[in-house]
Amino acid sequence: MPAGKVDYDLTTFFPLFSSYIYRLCSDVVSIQYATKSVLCDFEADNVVYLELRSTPRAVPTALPPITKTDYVDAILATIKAHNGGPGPLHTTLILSIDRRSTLEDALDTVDIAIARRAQGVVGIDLCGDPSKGTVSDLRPAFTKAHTAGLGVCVHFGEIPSADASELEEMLSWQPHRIGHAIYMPGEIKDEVRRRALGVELCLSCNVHAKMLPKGGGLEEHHFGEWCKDGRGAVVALCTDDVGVFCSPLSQEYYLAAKHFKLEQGDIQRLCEDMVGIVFAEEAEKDRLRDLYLQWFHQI
Ligand SMILES: CNc1ncnc2c1ncn2[C@@H]1O[C@H](COP(=O)(O)O)[C@@H](O)[C@H]1O
Repeated sequence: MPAGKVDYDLTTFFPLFSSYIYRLCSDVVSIQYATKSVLCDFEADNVVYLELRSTPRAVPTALPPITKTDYVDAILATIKAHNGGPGPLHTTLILSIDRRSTLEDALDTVDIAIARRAQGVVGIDLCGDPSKGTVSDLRPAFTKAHTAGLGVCVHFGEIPSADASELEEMLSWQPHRIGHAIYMPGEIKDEVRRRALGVELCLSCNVHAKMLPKGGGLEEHHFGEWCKDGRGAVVALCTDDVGVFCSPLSQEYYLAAKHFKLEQGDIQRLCEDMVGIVFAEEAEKDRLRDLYLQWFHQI
């Protein structure tokens, strides 16, 4: 995306996927090309742990036709090849369910996730246009994912809402992490703290897509509120869509440090605390803790 074109709002952002990106990534070669390019970009940015998300999509018009499982396998094969390479980046995959999905489609995605755990699927996510869909229809899919031991995360509180019923519904799925978390009434915030949930925050995305109250800028971002909250919730600084918002993870850290006056110790704590909420085995968490120790000792 050209750097001057990142001024979306939520009405222009979501059609980008359905109108353009999905049409471009419509065969195995292009899915693998896009995946590899994303992995190389994260690696070049010195990222060492990545949970990539994608919405499994059948492409019946492809030659040969692609099933949802083919789509997932194409990404997993690319991840496997990259994980086997010399670099320190370790990647796993979260399968997203679009809010407009039918329950049948959502359950199918959960079944694929369960069947591909050994190949690197670690979780299930709820994504998509927050003004669309009735999330309660999808509850059995998320309950099934949770029961199967998959990580569960949900895009949460992206737009203002007249009441908290949708947020309460999603919290009843017992998610491990919530994403964006912009519009939350006080009692929902307290529950997020009480459960010590992971809160995935995306600075550039929320500012460029004008998602903050009154189209607020970085200074108004709720990262400031959560990062030093210290009442249980664990913040993870994330990128949302690097290609769309033109901001790699290193830039998000830079922006956080600059606008919220983080000292080196704050950044170290941010990284180390985040290890507690990633969907990874203990050995991987130990690797990350060791890497952070090495890095922060060098500085
Ligand atoms: C404001 N941020 C966001 N909020 C909600 N959903 C988002 C999103 N950013 C992206 N997506 C959702 O993630 C999918 C990306 O394409 P794939 O999964 O590879 O297919 C899209 O479905 C998009 O709706």
